[in-house]
Amino acid sequence: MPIPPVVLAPGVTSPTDGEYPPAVRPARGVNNVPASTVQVPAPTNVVEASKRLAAWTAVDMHVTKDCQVIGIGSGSTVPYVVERIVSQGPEVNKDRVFIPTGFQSKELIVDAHLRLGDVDQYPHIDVTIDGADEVDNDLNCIKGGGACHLREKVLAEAADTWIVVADYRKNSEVLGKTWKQGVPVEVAPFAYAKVLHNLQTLGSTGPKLRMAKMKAGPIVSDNGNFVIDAPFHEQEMKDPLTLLTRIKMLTGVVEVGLFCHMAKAVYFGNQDGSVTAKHYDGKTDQIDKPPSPTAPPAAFAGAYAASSGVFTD
Ligand SMILES: O=C(CO)[C@H](O)[C@H](O)COP(=O)(O)O
Repeated sequence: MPIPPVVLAPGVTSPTDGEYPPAVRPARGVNNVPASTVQVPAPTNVVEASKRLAAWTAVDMHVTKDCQVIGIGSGSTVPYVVERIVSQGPEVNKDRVFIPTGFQSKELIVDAHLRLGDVDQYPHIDVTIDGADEVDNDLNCIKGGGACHLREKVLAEAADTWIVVADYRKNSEVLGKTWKQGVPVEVAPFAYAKVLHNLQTLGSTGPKLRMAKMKAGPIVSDNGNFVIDAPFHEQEMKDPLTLLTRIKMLTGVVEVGLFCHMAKAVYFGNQDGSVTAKHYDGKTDQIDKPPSPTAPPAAFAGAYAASSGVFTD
């Protein structure tokens, strides 16, 4: 059967003519695209407000002028990260490249008219900022609530600096205290039943294949894999690196949502409007005057001075 000719809108030429129509959603710096407006709804509750405080503070501290390749994580806290980066202004953003950890963050980057790249072009990232489902006192994290943990870990490892942003509910002493559904384990689809069985052998208490909400059957990750949620007793969760190693050795496992000894700092937004910053060296900062949600900087002005709450060059 012959393929029917493509019907083109008036004035649009076919790619076969050697001329391509302009990109539908071009990046900044391409075709003089005007500055984007990132449409992140203003927080309407304390949890959302604390996510934004954490995200804004982390951006102000770590996304400095010299950061050119920036990894963008997944989840509901990350849109505030992109919002704050955009507020640094078009001049500083026009030459930057942003690497997503999945479909959601790719859309965030494109919608913000930031330049999209991939980790195969940029295996060396200056800074990646991501969310987490729970963080313990040693900055070990459970991640993968959004089933993005394979790409998230690749972008965390590729980054000179990996920073986590979260609301106060994620700040925990031991993993598994608040995140009860288990450790997310991405598996090759054909191996899921065997991995479920093996996770039980490792001591998991009722591992479950994660099912989709609006689709019959399991959720499928951005990589075409399934995800198992595997709860473990507190004893195992107290040593997440050993648990990670044991789960990762199971054939059929693609990646485990335990991120151990990777974060340089974790920023928690608190209910009282402060931010707690926990650092890899065990230090903790209490930032009582984080960036004002009502007064974002008009343009990028350098590092955030935690003590005074002002931006300096
Ligand atoms: O790991 C993730 C996705 O795989 C997210 O970063 C994690 O689920 C945190 O999300 P949120 O910011 O919505 O709490």
